[in-house]
Amino acid sequence: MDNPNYRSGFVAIVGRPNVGKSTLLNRVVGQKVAIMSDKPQTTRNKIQGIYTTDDAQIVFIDTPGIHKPKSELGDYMMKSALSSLNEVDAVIMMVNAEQRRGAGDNFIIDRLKTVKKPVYLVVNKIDQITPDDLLVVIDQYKDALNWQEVLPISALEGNNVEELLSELTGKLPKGPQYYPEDQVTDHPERFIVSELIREKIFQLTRQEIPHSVAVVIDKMSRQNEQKIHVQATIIVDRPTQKGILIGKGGSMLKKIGTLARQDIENLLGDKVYLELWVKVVPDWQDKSSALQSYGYRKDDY
Ligand SMILES: Nc1nc2c(ncn2[C@@H]2O[C@H](COP(=O)(O)OP(=O)(O)OP(=O)(O)O)[C@@H](O)[C@H]2O)c(=O)[nH]1
Repeated sequence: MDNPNYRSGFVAIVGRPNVGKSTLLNRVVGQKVAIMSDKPQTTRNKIQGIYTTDDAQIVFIDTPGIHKPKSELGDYMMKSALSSLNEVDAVIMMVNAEQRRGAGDNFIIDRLKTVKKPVYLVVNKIDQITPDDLLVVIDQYKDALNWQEVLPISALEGNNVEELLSELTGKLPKGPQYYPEDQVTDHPERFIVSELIREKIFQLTRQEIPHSVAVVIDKMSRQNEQKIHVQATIIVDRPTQKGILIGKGGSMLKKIGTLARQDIENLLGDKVYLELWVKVVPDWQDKSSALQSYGYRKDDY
């Protein structure tokens, strides 16, 4: 690195499901790398977004929503979220300005008490509330932890996001540029592709399909000069869910495929032939071996 004052480091984002962690990550890196949806708990793996300037590089870790585990998958998500907090230079705890401080927030705050790194309270979705209401929200949190700083933002509209970035940059140690400047994530494209497909399933099926859906990319290879062939299997745990996903005469699967294909083409910068299959694996969430073969590797945390 030519610049001896270059700063770099890792920042974890934690918070209850649905507070807007993925939205912030996407805004910061300016490309769709983390799945966004208005249903809670859609982010299952650690996704890194990388923000690079001439003076600094911040590698963001988007953690799964921390919550009390209900199944083995929940337990995995929880451990994954907590373990990342010990390896970073700063932590952002994000809360939703529209919600009152609740048991879920307290659960996270309790865990943050042991973190030695600077912890920022970021109050998101301020575009939805009045300045007076914002003061009330901040009041609920201000003494809960020794915050490095309290920052109100709107991840969706961008308010105060620059300020947050410059504040974080100031806290990073001097260090190398870990990743090339045009790289925004270190996740394999396969993972992002499967997240994009899952996102469409949630958008289109709403309440009908619960979170017990996994998407496995079986194949991703160049079909010819013009096209990349992506073959993916959607795993559900009940035959009724399979029926809903396929839809009448295959209509639902077709809709999911069309929307996902457009996003995958944008990501890969090439035409895509997307082939989707649906498979029933009863109780896959509680089976360790199934979890591992679907990509939730225990040695990841
Ligand atoms: N009005 C408003 N909506 C927002 C803002 N940030 C996020 N949202 C919305 O809140 C919903 C949840 O956002 P996500 O970014 O998926 O939340 P998340 O915290 O990553 O959720 P999990 O993956 O479940 O942990 C989406 O519908 C977003 O569009 C904001 O600043 N203002």
